[in-house]
This record gives sequence, C-alpha cells and structure tokens, in this order.
Amino acid sequence: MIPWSRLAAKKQSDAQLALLRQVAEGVHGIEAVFDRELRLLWISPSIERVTGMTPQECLAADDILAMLVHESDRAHCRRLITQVVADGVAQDFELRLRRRDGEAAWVASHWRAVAGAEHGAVALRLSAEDIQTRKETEYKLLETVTELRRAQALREHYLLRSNDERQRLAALLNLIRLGIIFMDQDRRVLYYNRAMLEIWGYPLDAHLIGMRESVLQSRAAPLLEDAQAYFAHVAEVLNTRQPISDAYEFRFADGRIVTDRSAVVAGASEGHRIGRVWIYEDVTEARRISAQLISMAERDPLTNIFNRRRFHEELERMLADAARRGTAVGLLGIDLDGFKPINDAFGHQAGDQVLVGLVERVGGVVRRNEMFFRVGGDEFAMLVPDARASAMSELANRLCDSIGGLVFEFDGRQTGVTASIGIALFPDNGFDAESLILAADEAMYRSKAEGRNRWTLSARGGGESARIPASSSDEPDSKED
Ligand SMILES: Nc1nc2c(ncn2[C@@H]2O[C@H](COP(=O)(O)OP(=O)(O)OP(=O)(O)O)[C@@H](O)[C@H]2O)c(=O)[nH]1
Repeated sequence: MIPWSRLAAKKQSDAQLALLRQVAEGVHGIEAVFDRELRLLWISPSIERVTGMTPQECLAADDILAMLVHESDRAHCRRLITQVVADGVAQDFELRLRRRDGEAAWVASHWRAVAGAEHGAVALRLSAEDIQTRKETEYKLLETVTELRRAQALREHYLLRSNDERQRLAALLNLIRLGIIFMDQDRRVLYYNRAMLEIWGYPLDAHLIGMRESVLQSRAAPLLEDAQAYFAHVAEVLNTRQPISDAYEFRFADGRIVTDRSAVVAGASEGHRIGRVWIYEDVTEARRISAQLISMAERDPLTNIFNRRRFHEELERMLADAARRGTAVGLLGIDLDGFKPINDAFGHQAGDQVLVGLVERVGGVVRRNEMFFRVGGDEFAMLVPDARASAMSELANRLCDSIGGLVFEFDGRQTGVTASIGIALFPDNGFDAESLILAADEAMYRSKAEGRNRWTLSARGGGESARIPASSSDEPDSKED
C-alpha cells in the first residue's frame, strides 16, 4: 500500500522540480552545473543563443572546457575552477567562449562550489552573462584611445621637431649680417634677428615682438639722415603692394649706408598672406671699398688727380656732348720742361715733390668746369667744355705763368720747371679724340721746338683755328724763357 501522505509529498516535489527546471531553463544568462571532475551535468538552453552549441552537444562532449572555452583562455579558466573545487572560494572572471562559427563570445563568469546530489559531494556551478556588446564597446574605446595616444605622440614628435627646426633657423638668422624683420598683416613685428637690432640701434635684449610699425618708425626717425624720405619709400612699397621691392639705399645720421629690400610672405593656403619681410644690409664698408677701387682705377696715386684712363673717358664724353649741343671742346697738352734734370740732380723723391707741388698750384688756377689730368710721367692735360680759342690761350698763359713761377729748394739749391703747351679745339682741329690729341701733341712739340715755356694753338685742320698764328716770341701773350 502506498501511503497517501508520501505520495502527496512526491507529487509536490515533482511539481517543484518541474517548476525549478522551467525557471532554470528560462534564465537569460548561461547556467551550468559540473561535477568535481569538471564533467558537465546540466547546462541551460541559453548556451545555444550565445555559442550556437545545443545543450545536448555540450552534454555529449568529452571535455566540455575544450569544446566551449576559447583556447586563449582555456588554461587560465581550468586553473581557476580547479581551485574553486579545491578551496571552495568562488571566482569571478571574464572569458571567451568558442562559437560554432569560430568567433569568440565574451562572458562574465561566476564559479562557485555547491553541494552535490550525494551527501558531501561538491559540485561546481557556473553563472555567466553575455558581455559581448560591452566588450566590443570596450575594444572600440581602447582602439580610439590608442589612436588618440598615437596621434598625440605624433603631434608631440612633430612639435619637438618644428621647435628644433625653429631653433636651428633662429641660430642661423642670428649669425648672418643681414638685418631681418617680419611684419604681420597688421603691421606688427612677428620676428626679427640680431643684425636687425644692431643696424637699427636697439639693445640686443630689446623686445620688439608685437610692436607696431609706427612705434618702430618714431624710434628710427632721429637716427636717419632723411627720415621723411625713408618713410615715404616704406609707404610707397606698402601702398603699391610690391611683391618684391627693389633695393633702396638710405643713410643714417652717423654716416652708415644701408639698403633695404622687402617681399610679401605668402601663407600656406592660396591667396593668404602672412605679412612682409624686410631685409637690411649695411653697405657702408662695401661702398667705401668700391669708391676706393674706382679712385684707384681713375686717379694718379702720386698727385691724386685724374689719370690717363679717366682723361680718355672724359674726352669722349665731352666730345659726344659738344657734338650733340653744337659747342666746342678745348684740349691743352702740357709737357714739363727740364724735369729730368731735377730727378738727376736731387733724386726721384725731389721730382715727386715737384709734381705734387705743381698739381697743387695748377689746382688753384683751374676753374670748376675745367678738368686737369696727369696723363704720363711729366705730361698733363686739361679739358675745357664750351671752349673758345681766346679763352684757351688765356688759360695756357696762366698755366705757363704759375708753373714757371714755382720755386723748389732741394739741398739748399733753388730749382723749378716750365711747361710747353699745345692747344687743340674740337671741332676746328679734330673731329674725334684721336685727331684732337694728335693736334694738341703737334702744337705742344712746336712749343718745345720754339724754345719751351710757351703755348701754341694747333694749326691742324681747316677753319678759324688754322688761321690763328701759333704763339711765338713776337706775340704779346706768349711767354719765353
Ligand atoms: N720723380 C719722378 N719722375 C718721373 C715720374 N714719372 C716719370 N718721371 C721721369 O720724368 C722724366 C721725363 O722725361 P723727359 O720728358 O725727357 O724730361 P724733361 O727733362 O722734362 O725733358 P723735356 O720734355 O725734353 O724738357 C723721366 O726722367 C722719367 O723718369 C714720377 O712719377 N716721379
């Protein structure tokens, strides 16, 4: 006989079991129970949703961990759950399950020991939550953070490199002798170098960044020889928006000569301008040297008057000018008489002193438009624009008088020289430089031949001058020893 009370109790417990199974099978997360040898005893159907494996496939597996847990996490997982079985302390960790399609599915797992069906036996219970979406978000976040970090590192790298580059450029620009200043579109200082401070008289620790052009100009004005002209030039360059301005030369009140040039600085994008760069060069020394070279090329080093080279240039220039204007040019060829004996008697230095003294004296006789040249050892020449024969004769007379009147004293003895002069006129005695020089030479040799210390008008060529008699001892304005 079946006792009714026990039957009723069994019915009740079956019903409870069915209810429990229904609840267990309906849970959203994965639930599973293992025995202490890690054999799967039961697993909720939700395993199929997460991995694609059915509970039956799982229950049939020889090694459930090998089948379900991703190989990257398998050893770690096996070690931890063995420990749960051993010490009964629950473990929480995240792991990847293997999906049927070969992909991994992240779950957060909770492992704990539970009492087994048999008395005293220990079983293992797994509760796992699908955290794939969270993990994907985390991965994406991680990727973004990594990307940001990489970008930041790259930015820092380039910043460092551009700072290095700037330092290198600044060192270079501070070494060069050209003064450089960058002005922005608002005409404020963006950059300047050391030479700029030196040229414009600023202390080397001056701070000009951001300073307005008008402030710079008010500081510069007293330093310049003609500040108004200089600022007018700057305004002209700016107003006409010259992409690159021509070199402009200006002077400082202390005598320095400086040139400036400027150029528009274009920005990276088309049509965009950053401002304008000005470059200053102190050319004082260069100008001094070139003046010296010019002087060396066209002046006689002993007397410092123009030499033969400049004589030829001036003669050509005056002839061209006279031909254009229909005027005359006078040429005096001057050769000293008795100069060699001074050298012979008193030495070369004494001869030099005579030449220098003579040039000084003649310098007092010539007028502003008359040019005096040393064309050879003791040969000189004079060029006179708009010349007339009578005026040339008067000039030759004055020269003969002043040269002949010079007295030099060497070794306690007095000495002196005279001059033989030939006069030729363009166009009467020659139409070009060569024939004019020849005419003056011929006339000069005639003066020598006729007794020296006198002048002779050229008889060369036709026209009026050919009819004027050469100076001679019987003419009132000629001179004789
Ligand atoms: N001291 C000096 N002598 C010079 C220089 N250049 C040329 N001489 C000399 O000047 C002399 C010129 O010669 P000449 O024209 O025959 O001298 P001169 O005695 O005036 O002769 P005449 O023209 O016939 O009267 C030569 O002895 C040259 O050596 C110079 O720079 N310094």
